[in-house]
Amino acid sequence: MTAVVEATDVAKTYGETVALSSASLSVEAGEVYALIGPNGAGKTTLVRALTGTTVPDSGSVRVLEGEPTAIDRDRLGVLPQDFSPPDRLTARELLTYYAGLYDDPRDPDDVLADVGLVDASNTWYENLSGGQQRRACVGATLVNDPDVLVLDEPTTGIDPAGRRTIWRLIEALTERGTTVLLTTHDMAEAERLADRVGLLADGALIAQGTPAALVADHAGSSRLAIETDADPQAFEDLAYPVVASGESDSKPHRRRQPDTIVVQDIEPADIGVVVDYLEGNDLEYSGLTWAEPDLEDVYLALADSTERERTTKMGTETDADAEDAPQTGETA
Ligand SMILES: Nc1ncnc2c1ncn2[C@@H]1O[C@H](COP(=O)(O)OP(=O)(O)OP(=O)(O)O)[C@@H](O)[C@H]1O
Repeated sequence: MTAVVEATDVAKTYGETVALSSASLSVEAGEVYALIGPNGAGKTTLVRALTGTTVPDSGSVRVLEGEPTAIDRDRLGVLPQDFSPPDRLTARELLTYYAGLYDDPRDPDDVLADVGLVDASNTWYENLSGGQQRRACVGATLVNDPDVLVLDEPTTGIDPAGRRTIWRLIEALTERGTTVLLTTHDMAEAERLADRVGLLADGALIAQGTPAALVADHAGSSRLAIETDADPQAFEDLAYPVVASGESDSKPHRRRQPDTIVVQDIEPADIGVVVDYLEGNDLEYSGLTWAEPDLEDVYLALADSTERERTTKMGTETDADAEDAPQTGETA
C-alpha cells in the first residue's frame, strides 16, 4: 500500500503551548482516516501541517509523496475548520468561483446537488443557515474532484439529515478511490466513515486503529443499565460485575431521576437472568437498556483520563500560583 498522507514525528509549539509533541500517522490510498480528540488536542494543527498552512518545528509531512506546498492543487481538496468565503456570493456563485481556479473542474450545479443545496443555490452565503454554509464549504472542496480530501470538522453545525448527506457523499467518493483525512467530534461519524481512527490527546496520537480494534482494546464490555433507586448493595449476589452511576444527588435542581446500576460483561441472551434477579429480590426498576461498547467508550476511556490529568494539573498549578501570590496585606 502507498502512503498518500504521511506525518512523521511532527512537533509544533506556539509560545509555551505545545500543540503537537510528536505526531505520526499514515493514510493509505483510498483510505478514510478520522482524527478524533478533545478540544485543543492538536487536530487542526496537524491538519494544517499536512496541508502546508503551518510549518512544523520538527518532523516531516508528505502528501502524494511530495511536500504539501509543492503538490498539484488539482489533486487536493482542503476544508479548513475556519473556512469563511465571501458573504455576498450565492452558493452557486461560490462554487463557480472556486471551480474557476482549476483547469478541469466539475459542473458547480452537480456539486450543489451532491451537498444538498440545489434549493438554496441562489441564496447569498451570509443568508444560508450555519449548516447550509458548511455544506457549501464542503462543496467548494469538491469542485476539482480531488484525489485527496482533507476535511477539518466537515459536519459541525449540520443537522442529522444533512450529516448523512455528507456521509453518503464521502462514502461515494471513497468508493471511487478518493483518500480522505477528516477530523471530527462526532464518534458516530468516525465509526461509520473511517477505516482507521487516530485519537490525539495533548499533542500526541495515543491510539490508532480500525474502529473495531480500538473498541475491542479499549472500550470495555457490553453492559446493561438498570434504572432503579435500589441500593447498589442489593446487587451483590448477582453473578456479574456491577457499578452504580447516579447523578441525581449532584443535580438537586432537577426532578429526581432514578439512579442507574450498570451490569457489565453481559450478553443480550443473559438479560433474563438479571430480570429474574430483580423480580426475585423485589427490586423495582423503571427501565433496562443494553448497549454494546462503541467508539465513544474508547474516547471516554482514553481521552477523558488525559483531560482529567490536565485539569488536575491545572488545579495544582493554580493552587501553587495562589500560594506564591502575595497574601492580603503583603506587597509584591
Ligand atoms: N496560531 C496559533 N497560535 C497560538 N496557539 C495556537 C495556534 N493554533 C493552535 N494553537 C493552540 O494549539 C493547541 C492545539 O490547537 P488545535 O486547534 O490544533 O486543537 P484541535 O484539536 O483542533 O481543537 P478543536 O477540537 O477545539 O478544534 C491549542 O492549545 C491552541 O490554543
